[in-house]
Amino acid sequence: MLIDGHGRKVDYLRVSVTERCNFRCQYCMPEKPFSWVPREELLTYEELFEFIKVAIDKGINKVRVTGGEPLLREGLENFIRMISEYKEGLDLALTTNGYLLPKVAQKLADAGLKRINISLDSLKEEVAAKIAQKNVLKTVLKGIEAARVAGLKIKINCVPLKGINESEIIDLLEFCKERGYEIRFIEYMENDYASKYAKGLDSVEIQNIIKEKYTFKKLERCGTSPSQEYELEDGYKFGIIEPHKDDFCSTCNRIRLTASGVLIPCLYYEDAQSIKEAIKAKDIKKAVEILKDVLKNKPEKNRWTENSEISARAFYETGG
Ligand SMILES: Nc1nc2c(ncn2[C@@H]2O[C@H](COP(=O)(O)OP(=O)(O)OP(=O)(O)O)[C@@H](O)[C@H]2O)c(=O)[nH]1
Ligand SMILES: C[S@@+](CC[C@H](N)C(=O)[O-])C[C@H]1O[C@@H](n2cnc3c(N)ncnc32)[C@H](O)[C@@H]1O
Ligand code: SF4
Ligand code: SF4
Repeated sequence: MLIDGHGRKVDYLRVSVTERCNFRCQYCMPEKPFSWVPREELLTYEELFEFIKVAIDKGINKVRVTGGEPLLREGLENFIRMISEYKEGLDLALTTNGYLLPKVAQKLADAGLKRINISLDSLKEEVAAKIAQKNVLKTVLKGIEAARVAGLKIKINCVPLKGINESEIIDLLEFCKERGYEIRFIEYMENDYASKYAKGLDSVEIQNIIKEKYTFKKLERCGTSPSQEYELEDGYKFGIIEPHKDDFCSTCNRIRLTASGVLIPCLYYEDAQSIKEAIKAKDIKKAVEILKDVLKNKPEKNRWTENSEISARAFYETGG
């Protein structure tokens, strides 16, 4: 079992397989970075898998593959298959912008993927294009449909932005409700890489918009997710992720690994340690030592409320 320095059980590993992306979302990567990490500096799928195997052996039972845009990395379905075949019953999921799903959703399901979280910020072509800085909506909708047909369990992630997609919160909720997908609205997290014009809606503002049409109740927090669940009168559940709070940190169960082998103990902090050299040298024992050290020093909670610092690490690097 993996236990961190605050006695929390860590059983969720988020693995970012690339920082590259085919979208330029205003809240994440509005401009192409000056340079990408060169391919030869990334861990290969086999190397990432060496670490994932030992992490699973030590108690990880949920693995999420993310990015950048994970589907841009060639052969992702093979990586998914390696992980899914390693342990039956593993909660294996993917977070994606959905653009490449029409081609690969079935392959991913065949490889053993069960769940998929897809970002969808607007149902209007011009608004989606304004946020992603590319004409994406039709293809993303086809991608969501392909995931449904392939039998993947779907959640939708949406970042409401002032003056951009805030008027669509109800439409997006209803789009998901009609199809049986859970939607989670995510409070925009300020960061050094986002457009300086991006301004998010907070949880209360999001709830007030939904209240204009629906009555809902807040559910007891259960489990380890940062998402606060709400239930409409007809039983449909939606979530709001309020990263500026820290009440979910006391049950934090997660650790992040980037494509270049950096183990990140908390989304909020800069501190991290690299396992790249250990993995490249096939020194798994050393990688596990580093993992244990990272866990020992995992922060108790974020400090958004205390000092409202903005994140200096790009979301496309950490994988969200
Ligand atoms: N503050 C904070 N936010 C998080 C954390 N994990 C996820 N989030 C936020 O939730 C967003 C969506 O996460 P997803 O990639 O869909 O994964 P998830 O919420 O763990 O998904 P499920 O396994 O379906 O619960 C991320 O982009 C972050 O904004 C966390 O540890 N801390
Ligand atoms: C970094 S993306 C990576 C996976 C994939 N490209 C996607 O967009 O789903 C993971 C999640 O982070 C969220 N995200 C990115 N930047 C964010 C920000 N500044 N504030 C809140 N959420 C953010 C996205 O909405 C997405 O749901
Ligand atoms: S949120 Fe996802 S799709 Fe948008 S720029 Fe970031 S990594 Fe790309
Ligand atoms: S902010 Fe840090 S401590 Fe809190 S849930 Fe996220 S990763 Fe865990």
